[in-house]
Amino acid sequence: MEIPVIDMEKFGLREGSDNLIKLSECLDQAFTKTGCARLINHGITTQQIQNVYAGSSLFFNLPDELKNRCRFVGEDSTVGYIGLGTERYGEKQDLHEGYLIRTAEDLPGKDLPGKDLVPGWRMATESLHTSLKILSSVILDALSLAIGKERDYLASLHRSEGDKKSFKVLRMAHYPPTNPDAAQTSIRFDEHCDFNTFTLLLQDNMGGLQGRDKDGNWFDLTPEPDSIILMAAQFIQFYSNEKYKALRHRVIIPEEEAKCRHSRYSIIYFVTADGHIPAWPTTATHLPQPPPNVHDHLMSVLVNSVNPTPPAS
Ligand SMILES: O=C(O)CCC(=O)C(=O)O
Ligand SMILES: [Fe+2]
Repeated sequence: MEIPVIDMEKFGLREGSDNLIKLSECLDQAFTKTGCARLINHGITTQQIQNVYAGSSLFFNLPDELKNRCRFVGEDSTVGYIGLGTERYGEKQDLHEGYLIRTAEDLPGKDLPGKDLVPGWRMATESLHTSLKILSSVILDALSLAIGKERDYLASLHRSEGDKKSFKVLRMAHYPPTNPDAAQTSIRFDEHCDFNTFTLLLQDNMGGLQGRDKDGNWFDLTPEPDSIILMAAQFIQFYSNEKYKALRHRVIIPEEEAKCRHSRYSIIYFVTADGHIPAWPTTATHLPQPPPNVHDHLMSVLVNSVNPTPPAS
C-alpha cells in the first residue's frame, strides 16, 4: 500500500487560500483512499524532534519508583506518566508506557508531574508541541474546506486553551525491548482507532507501526526520517459524514530480532475538539442522538482501555 505523501512546503504553511484549497484536495484524496498521509517538509526541525527523543530516553529509563510518582491519575489530570500494562486494547498484553504532556498555555497555574526529573525535556516538548499546534491549525483549515465548510469551521470547534479536561495532548511513548517469543501473547500497541479528530505521529526508525486498509489487510507505516504520519481519527470520520474513516492501526513486535530487542520511541499529538462540542453532528443519521459531548465520549471510550488499577510496581 502506497501511503500518500504530502509535501507541506508546496503549500506554504500560512499562505493564501489557493494553496489551502490545493492542500484540502490532497488531504481529501489521502483520507478517502487510505485514512492517512505522510507529511514531509512540515517545518519541524530534526533538532526539535531529537531533543524530545533524548529526554524521552532519559525519562523512561528512570527507575519505576520515580516514574510512578509522575503517574497519570485520571479525568481531571490528563497529564503525566502511564505505566506499562495500564492500557489494553485487545486480547494481547500491550507493551508500552507513556507520558502525556500539555503546553504551559494549556496548564494555567499548574505544571507537569516530575517535570524537573529530566532537565531540558519540558522545554523540548514545549517547542515541538507549539510547532505541531501550528501545523495542525493549517490541517484543520484545509480539512474544513475538504468537508465543504468555511475555512474556520473546524478551528472554531478546537479552540479551548486551558481547559483542564482537554485531551489535546502530546504523548511521548516508549516500547521497551522485548524478545521474539513475546509476540505470541503480547503486542506493542494493539489495534484501535484514535478517538480525537486527527493524529500527528512521529516515530524513530524501529518500525512496527501498521495501518489497516478497507479490505482489512495490514500495511506498514514505515519510518522515514523526520516525516510525520497524519491519521484520520473518529471526530473527522463523524464530521465528514463517514466520507473519511478513522484509520485502524497498531504497533507490532518486529520480527527482526535486533529491532525487537531494542526500545522504540514515538511522539503522538492528538488533535482533539473542545470538550463541550458534540462528538458527532446532530445531523448524523447513523449515530445515536443526541450525541454526547467530546469529553464524555472520550471518557467512555477510555474507561474500556485504561485499566483503573494498574499493577503495583
Ligand atoms: O506509538 C505509535 O506509533 C502508535 C501509538 C498510538 O497509536 C496511540 O498512542 O494512539
Ligand atoms: Fe493510536
